[in-house]
Amino acid sequence: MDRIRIRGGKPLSGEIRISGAKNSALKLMAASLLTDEPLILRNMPRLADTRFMGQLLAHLGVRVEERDGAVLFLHGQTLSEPFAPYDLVRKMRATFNVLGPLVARLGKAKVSLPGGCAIGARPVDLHLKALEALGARIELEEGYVLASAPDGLTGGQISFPMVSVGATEHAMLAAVLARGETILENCAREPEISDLADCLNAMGADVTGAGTPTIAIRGVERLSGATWSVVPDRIETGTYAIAAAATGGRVTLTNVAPQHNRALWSALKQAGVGVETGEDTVTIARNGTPLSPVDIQTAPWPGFATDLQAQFMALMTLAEGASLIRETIFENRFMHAPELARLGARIDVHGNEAVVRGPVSLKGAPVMATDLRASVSLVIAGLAASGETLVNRVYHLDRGFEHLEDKLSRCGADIVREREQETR
Ligand SMILES: CC(=O)N[C@H]1[C@@H](OP(=O)(O)OP(=O)(O)OC[C@H]2O[C@@H](n3ccc(=O)[nH]c3=O)[C@H](O)[C@@H]2O)O[C@H](CO)[C@@H](O)[C@@H]1O
Ligand SMILES: C=C(OP(=O)(O)O)C(=O)O
Repeated sequence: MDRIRIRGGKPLSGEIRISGAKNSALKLMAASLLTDEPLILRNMPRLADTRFMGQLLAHLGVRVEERDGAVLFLHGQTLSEPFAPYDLVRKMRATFNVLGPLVARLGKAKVSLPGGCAIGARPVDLHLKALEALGARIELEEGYVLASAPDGLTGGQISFPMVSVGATEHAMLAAVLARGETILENCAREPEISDLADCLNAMGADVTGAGTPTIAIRGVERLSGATWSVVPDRIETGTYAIAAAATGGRVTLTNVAPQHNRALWSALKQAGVGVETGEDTVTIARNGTPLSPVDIQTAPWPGFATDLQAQFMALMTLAEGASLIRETIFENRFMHAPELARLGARIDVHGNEAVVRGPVSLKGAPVMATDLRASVSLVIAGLAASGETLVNRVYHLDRGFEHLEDKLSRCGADIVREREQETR
């Protein structure tokens, strides 16, 4: 198993190109199931999750080809048996989103219940209610969801009782091929939702209102292929921005959509970090200025992203005073707190609140990655710490950060990946 060795205390300086968004790419990949023509995705991140989703799609009969220049070619000309086995679904969340497109195109599907980061219970009841509202019959059997709609899906009215990114996307992915109109209310408004809607429209769908709480979808008989460029990854953007703030220095992030991270920019500015946004760049600068504590509360977009909460907590360990971090999306998303404590952080967790008392002089230590964003918060802390930090269980990081060590070392970080046999 790989691990990452960081010798910290070096300011970051230089340029980092941001990849396409994992969380968008995965749902766009699922959209390839909706058409018998090729879907060509540009600005595709090469990640463990996208490879894994590719394996699932290939199992379902889609031709999947990685091409030069961050291009992924997907062609579901004829699909195989619509069965997504446990082993191909359990590792991540987004794999579950193949259920809706399969039922929409083939009238039936059997898909294992999903996995994903262990950050809460993460039920899929809203996904299933949405599919039922579109006329699918749903049964649960031995860890699998069996969905059927032999005469096709029909448009429906769905009002989500809580905002869910995955359920909003799932309903969209199914309703585009349903007969008649679907109205989705209380939808998630994340940039990935708009990216998916725009791609579906490029394939001939009729989706309006994405990015607002109400989405209207007029079903069409068939969708065509399309070429689509994945939206920049706002979580990767935010992660490197926080890393630059934590180590000090000056880093320009390119290929970004700065408007997708407004809540973070505002929190960083409050902390005393320089944030300069351009059309598709953002420059983060901190040269010796102390950090001020900032309270944050995670919320659906446009609020502070839960996927940046762990990274921001790492930064706040360096701030001069106490900051309060409230997690409102997932009930078990503070697993990084005890790991950050190994580096000297002082964090008290009570329920969904964490009080971070800074400033501390972080000192390197061996730590264990527990989930994707928690892992990268340990990398950030390691970069800011004096001495050596060893991050174990790097496979979590590989799910969501493309070329992490390369991107950071080009900016002056001392960070290397070690294979287990090299460390014996
Ligand atoms: C692959 C992907 O895109 N993952 C992202 C997606 O996850 P995901 O789509 O799983 O997150 P949701 O927005 O659905 O989850 C929000 C909340 O709703 C709850 N819920 C969700 C569905 C459901 O059927 N029932 C239910 O109760 C969840 O447990 C959670 O408490 O959005 C999250 C919130 O921005 C991000 O942290 C994840 O990185
Ligand atoms: C929680 C995440 O992923 P998943 O939903 O696949 O677990 C994430 O991207 O931070």
